[in-house]
Amino acid sequence: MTRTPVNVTVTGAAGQIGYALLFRIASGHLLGADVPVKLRLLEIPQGLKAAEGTAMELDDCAFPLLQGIDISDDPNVAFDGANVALLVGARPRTKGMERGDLLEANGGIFKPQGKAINDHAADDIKVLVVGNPANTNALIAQAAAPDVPRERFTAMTRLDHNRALSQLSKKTGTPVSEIQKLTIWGNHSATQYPDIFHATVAGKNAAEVVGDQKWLAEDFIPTVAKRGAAIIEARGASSAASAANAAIDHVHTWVNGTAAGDWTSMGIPSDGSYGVPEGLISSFPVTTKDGTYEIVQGLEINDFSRERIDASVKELTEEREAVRGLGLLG
Ligand SMILES: NC(=O)C1=CN([C@@H]2O[C@H](COP(=O)(O)OP(=O)(O)OC[C@H]3O[C@@H](n4cnc5c(N)ncnc54)[C@H](O)[C@@H]3O)[C@@H](O)[C@H]2O)C=CC1
Ligand SMILES: O=C([O-])CC(=O)C(=O)O
Repeated sequence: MTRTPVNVTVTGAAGQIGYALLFRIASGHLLGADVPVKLRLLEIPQGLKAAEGTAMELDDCAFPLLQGIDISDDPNVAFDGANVALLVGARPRTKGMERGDLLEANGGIFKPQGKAINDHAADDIKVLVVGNPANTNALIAQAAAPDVPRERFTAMTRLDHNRALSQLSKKTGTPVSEIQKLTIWGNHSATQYPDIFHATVAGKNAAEVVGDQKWLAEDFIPTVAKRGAAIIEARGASSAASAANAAIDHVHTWVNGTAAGDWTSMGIPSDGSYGVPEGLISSFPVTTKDGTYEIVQGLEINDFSRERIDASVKELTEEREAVRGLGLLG
């Protein structure tokens, strides 16, 4: 193992997603079984002791690929030399908090983190924002990092993608491994649009295999879009292991590429494709290769899909206006 270790910074390292994520990064699932990693954990001061406990457990796993763990409450330290940054720590919505308050509180986190990434991360930095509202938090961090190519800031909709795969698999009785070309469009929120019109199930068009528009509109789409709330209701806590798994999938696919004939969903800065206003961080169908991604072009969007994509993009536009109004974009 002669490769230089990859520096992976994880924020919110002492939280529940952090706990599910760090062991998988250290065991090689994020970047590959032959890629050594150094972990940089960022927490707020109150979270440092718990992060130290997690670091002790990481030590106790004796992972051959793990070449060091640093813990800090200073973003300038935690992002120093970072090649991959997973921004998980965020301010959760609490009782009585308005959406504007939530956006402002998260601005206080993602703006300084974006600046620290701008000033200290490695030139090849790749950023995944998991902390909600993920798309708009990614936009805030990106705006604070003008020297970093803007396409390096992405938001996680892979959990939605995986949820959609699983629901479609159950409905059609087909293994997830035989389902391809599913798309999540828009925001990681209840307005997201999981699209099966271009998906294939064992090589056949998924919408035709399902043949049930009512199931699509009244069951599949709301089940996927509201799955986060359903997990909170059932578990008494929000998705953690599945969110960590999706973060691993997102970065692994970004770095290692999509399979031939398939694509994935990522929240990425829009180039104006499919009528999504330029610059919004919105989920698209993307292929990846050699650490870069491209939006899948030329898909026909029917009226059913158009209406739903537009509704989610409208919400993203409103979130962008709200954070712009708070002075978080410049
Ligand atoms: N995009 C997606 O699909 C999903 C996103 N999420 C979001 O991920 C976020 C994290 O979820 P959990 O781990 O369950 O939350 P958690 O509350 O268990 O952990 C969050 C951690 O972040 C830390 N933190 C807060 N501010 C920080 C800062 N400025 N710098 C560094 N660390 C900071 C906290 O001390 C805490 O340890 C939430 O915003 C949640 O809504 C969760 C599931 C899926
Ligand atoms: O709603 C939340 O806080 C968790 C979340 O994003 C999800 O499970 O999709």
